[in-house]
Amino acid sequence: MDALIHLSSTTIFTDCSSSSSSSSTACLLHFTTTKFPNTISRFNLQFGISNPKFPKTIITHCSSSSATAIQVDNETAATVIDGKRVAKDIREEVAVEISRMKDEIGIVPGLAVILVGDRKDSATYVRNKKKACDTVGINSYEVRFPEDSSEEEVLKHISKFNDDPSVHGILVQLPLPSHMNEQNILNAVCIEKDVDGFHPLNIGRLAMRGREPLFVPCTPKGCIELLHRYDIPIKGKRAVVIGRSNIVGMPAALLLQREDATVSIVHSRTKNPEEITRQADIIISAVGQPNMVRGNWVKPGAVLIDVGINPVEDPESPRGYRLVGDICYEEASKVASAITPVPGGVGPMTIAMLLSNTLLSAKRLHNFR
Ligand SMILES: Nc1nc(=O)c2c([nH]1)NC[C@@H]1CN(c3ccc(C(=O)N[C@@H](CCC(=O)O)C(=O)O)cc3)C=[N+]21
Repeated sequence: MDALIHLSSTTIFTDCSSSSSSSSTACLLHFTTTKFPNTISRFNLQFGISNPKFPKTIITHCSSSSATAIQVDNETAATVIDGKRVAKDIREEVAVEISRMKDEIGIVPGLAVILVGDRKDSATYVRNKKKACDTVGINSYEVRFPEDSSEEEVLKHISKFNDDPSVHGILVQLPLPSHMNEQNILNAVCIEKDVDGFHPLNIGRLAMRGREPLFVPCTPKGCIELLHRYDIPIKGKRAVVIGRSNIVGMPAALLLQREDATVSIVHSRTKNPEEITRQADIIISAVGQPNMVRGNWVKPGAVLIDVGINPVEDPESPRGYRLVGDICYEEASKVASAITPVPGGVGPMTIAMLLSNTLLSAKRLHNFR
């Protein structure tokens, strides 16, 4: 039996125990019905909470008052935003452009990567970036410095790459050893080659209306690109960014604002962060806290972009650990309309955007359209 139901508001209570794999969510619905005002005992109901693309929620039990606690089985999980696939598409697009440029003007883009110290994760990221460059036809130049090298040595190399016309992008892998001044080093990269978009002049332009940065930081740019490629509207939406780092949170908030979202930033000193995230149509989380964002932090139908890549111990995994996001996927994917997985979400997009920025730089230098 179908009934026409008007929902005036919805409050969701999720079971938040981290080990729980329960598939139901308790829900307080305030509703009126046109056909069966007082007598509904059991019915199926389909409604789109905030995104009509992802409508199906089945209510399997309810009692007969107009504001009633009922059981909702969310049979439709959120759309999985497949960053790995989108990143592959982008790499293919970049590769096509690179071969066209090579054919027409004989120029091949070049990316220089500077790695200081021997952090294992940094070495892995740099290796992955080099591999990605190879697949699209970007020349990559890698320089490694020992942990105890001086700031001057690194600065000298940056200056060499600044002057080298075959290098179109310079990336200094972060974090740097603590004895180095990150600010001095990032300022030394000339803005025309700042493919990470970390130079204060690029960030400053990003923050100003009517100005254009030469490059947008790769991770936040990748987040927005995912929203675009999944046709998720941003204009006029409420967006909440969790985290205010220079490399992700802050530029992500600026980008969302440039896309006409109304943006709030939640950070470590925010009181009751979940009250703010619950208002969001779009959440971008970049804090590095495994499973911090629980199902009950999320408004039904919200879109979730998870930047966190957190290793957690897992004896069953061959590496001894597995990667999880900032968002508790298990819980949140039952409430959201779309969500990025970890791994396979934002991570691969970061690298794809780096390749795209390097191509952009070479095109700009050689006035190639
Ligand atoms: N100057 C600078 N620029 C950066 O862009 C930069 C940096 N420093 N320092 C470190 C962070 C981190 N980062 C990642 C890139 C790709 C993945 C990635 O592809 N991750 C895979 C998982 C890889 C795995 O399984 O280990 C995924 O999420 O699917 C992750 C993290 C770039 N960073």
